[in-house]
Amino acid sequence: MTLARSLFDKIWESHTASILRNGQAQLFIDSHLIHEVTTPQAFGMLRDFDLPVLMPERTFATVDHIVPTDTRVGPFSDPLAEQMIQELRANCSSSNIVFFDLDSGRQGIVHMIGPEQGITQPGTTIACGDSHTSTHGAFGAIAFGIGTSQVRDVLATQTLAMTKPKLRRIEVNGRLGPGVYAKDVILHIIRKLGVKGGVGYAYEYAGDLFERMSMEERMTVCNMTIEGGARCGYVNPDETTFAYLHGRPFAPAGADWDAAVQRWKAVASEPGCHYDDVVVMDAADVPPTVTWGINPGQAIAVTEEIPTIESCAELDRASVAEALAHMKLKPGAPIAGTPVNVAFFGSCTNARVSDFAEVAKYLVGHKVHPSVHAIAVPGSQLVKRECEKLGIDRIFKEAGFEWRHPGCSMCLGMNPDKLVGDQLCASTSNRNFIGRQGSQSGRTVLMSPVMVAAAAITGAVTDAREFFNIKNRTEV
Ligand SMILES: CC(C)[C@H](C(=O)O)[C@@H](O)C(=O)O
Ligand code: SF4
Repeated sequence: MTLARSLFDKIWESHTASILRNGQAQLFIDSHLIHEVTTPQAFGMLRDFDLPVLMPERTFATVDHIVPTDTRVGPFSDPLAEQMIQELRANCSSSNIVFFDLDSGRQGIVHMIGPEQGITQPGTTIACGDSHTSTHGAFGAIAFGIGTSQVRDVLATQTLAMTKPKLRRIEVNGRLGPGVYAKDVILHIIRKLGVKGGVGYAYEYAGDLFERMSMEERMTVCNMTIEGGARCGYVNPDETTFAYLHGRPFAPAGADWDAAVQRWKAVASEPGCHYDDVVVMDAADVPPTVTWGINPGQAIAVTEEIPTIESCAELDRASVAEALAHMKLKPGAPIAGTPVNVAFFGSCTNARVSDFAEVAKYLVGHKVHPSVHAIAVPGSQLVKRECEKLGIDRIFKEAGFEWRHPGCSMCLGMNPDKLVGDQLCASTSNRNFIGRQGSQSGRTVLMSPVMVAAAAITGAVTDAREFFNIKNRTEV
């Protein structure tokens, strides 16, 4: 009898090239995604050692963090940004690396282009010098963020020295309520398990909730795995996964497709396999969730009150006090009604066509509040084009959103899209750290796209279910 095995064990074992003397595995990396921020020094180190990129055909580049979203005409006004894109262009061209440059029609945030191009595939290992590489786990891959020296290692050897984490199954069953989305699910999980709860673990998201989810929803969940402390998290591949990948540029085609699907089916976790830990939750318990603090675990239901210092565990009080002071929020007051200055719709968490389409349904006939600056930033050029084909851009523009070019934008202040002073931003992104959106005193409240739309229109944190009268849940 063979022992039931998890997807994680199967991929880990099939990709272990050797066991190093320190006990770490030397893991083969199937696909290496790169962007302008974490690669210049890595390429520099390769040049110092006179080493080539070992497998350029497994390396894929895009430019996302530093690109302005209001214009595509270079050179960029920020000389550092201009230098970074030029350097990436030069490195890709001298190493024969596919680069989804601004004029490719396929540029976008790195975690958007992997799936869109069919580079992200089940059963593979994927690395990228970016923490939200966990996104790609939605396809049943082991995908994790790495640092610049590891980017160098992958460029030079296509392998990485890694310590095997433990495996936790997070099982969520049942149906979400109306107006509750994948973003709420992952914010709820992080709230319950803590931002450090996943340290040392890989997560398997299982249960009928994830099985019913679209690939876009699974990506939203896996994207924020890292915010809960786990470097990677995955959903077992199934028909939804295969249907998404079929016909994509880098996905297998013809007879190779059928063989690939057979392989992908066989990689899923088998019933009865070993988990080091199991957490079970009920989808019906997930509320529309918003953050009130300065890490993604400091979250509450939109119907709840901002915590008081006394109501928190002794151990958490210092960080709660710091969060309350930074956020300038009144302990004990309802979070709903908190004034919002900026609405940011974008990032690798929630800037896919399905996100824009879902919000467009509710935006029609509404106007952004006069005191709110609202921007909508598609995650990729493909998303932008598709939204424009469907007329979604018009709905956003008519409502008063600025419709921008793709990039990381206001998720992270590395480009001209930044908060000013202590502006409070209702954001579809994944991090609410101090200074994250480009202003040290800026304040970020994370929430789902539909909740951001409600905040943009009312000028305050608002329960979207009531505001838009959401009675039924549509699977996104
Ligand atoms: C700039 C980059 C290295 C960084 C990351 O690692 O995630 C960024 O994408 C982020 O979201 O904070
Ligand atoms: S959109 Fe935000 S989280 Fe995603 S890669 Fe860019 S900066 Fe990082």
